[in-house]
Amino acid sequence: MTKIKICGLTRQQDIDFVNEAGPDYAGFVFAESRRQVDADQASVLRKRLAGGIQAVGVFVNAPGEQILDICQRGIIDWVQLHGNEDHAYITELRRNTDKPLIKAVSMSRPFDPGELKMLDVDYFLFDQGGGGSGRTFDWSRIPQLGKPFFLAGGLGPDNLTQAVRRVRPFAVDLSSGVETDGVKDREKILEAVRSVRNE
Ligand SMILES: O=C(O)c1ccccc1N[C@@H]1O[C@H](COP(=O)(O)O)[C@@H](O)[C@H]1O
Repeated sequence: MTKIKICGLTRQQDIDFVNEAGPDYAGFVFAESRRQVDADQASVLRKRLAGGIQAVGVFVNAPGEQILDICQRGIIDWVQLHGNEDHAYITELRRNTDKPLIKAVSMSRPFDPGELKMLDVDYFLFDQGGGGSGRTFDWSRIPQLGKPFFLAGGLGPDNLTQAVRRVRPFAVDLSSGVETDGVKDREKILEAVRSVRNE
C-alpha cells in the first residue's frame, strides 16, 4: 500500500489534524520557508504527535551538526535532504546517524542518474523544484534508480488518486495541496489520507 506523508506542519492544530488522519509520516521543515520551524518548536510538536506517525526532518544544505543534533534530541525519525547535498555530504551523514535518509531530486534541473545511484540513501524523492512549490511535473520523467521513492510536488485532491495509480510510488508527500490560505486544512488532510488508503 502506498504510504503518505503530510509535510510542513507548524502549529499544534496541524498535529491534531494528522493525529486524526493517521498518515505514515509527518514532516517538519527546518529550511528557510514560510513553513520553517526551529528545533525547539519541532520538539514541542513532536511530543504531541501520535505514536504510529514517523517524524521526518526536511533540510536544505544544512550543516551536518544541525541534523545530528535534531536526530539526537529524538525530534525526528527520518532525514530528508532537499538541497544540493552531494556524495561526500551524504556519506559523512550516513557515518553519523542510523536514521533513514531520503534524497530529494528536483525534476526542474538536469540530473545524472548514474551519480544519483551512487548516493548512499534509502529512498529518493522526486519533486518539481526546490520544495513546497505546489507545482507538479511530468511523472513519466521519473528515472529508474533502483530504490523506493516518494512522489512530491503539487499533489492534492485533484491528482492524488491518479498519481498513486499511475506512478505507484513508495509514498506520496503533500504540503501545499493540503493547505487553504497558506495553512494546513483539516478536511484536506483527512481526505488525502483517506483517498490514499482506499487505493
Ligand atoms: O514545504 C516547504 O516549505 C519546503 C521548503 C524547502 C524544502 C522542502 C519543502 N517541502 C517539501 O516539498 C514537497 C512538497 O511540496 P508541495 O508543496 O506539496 O508541492 C515535499 O517533499 C516537502 O517535504
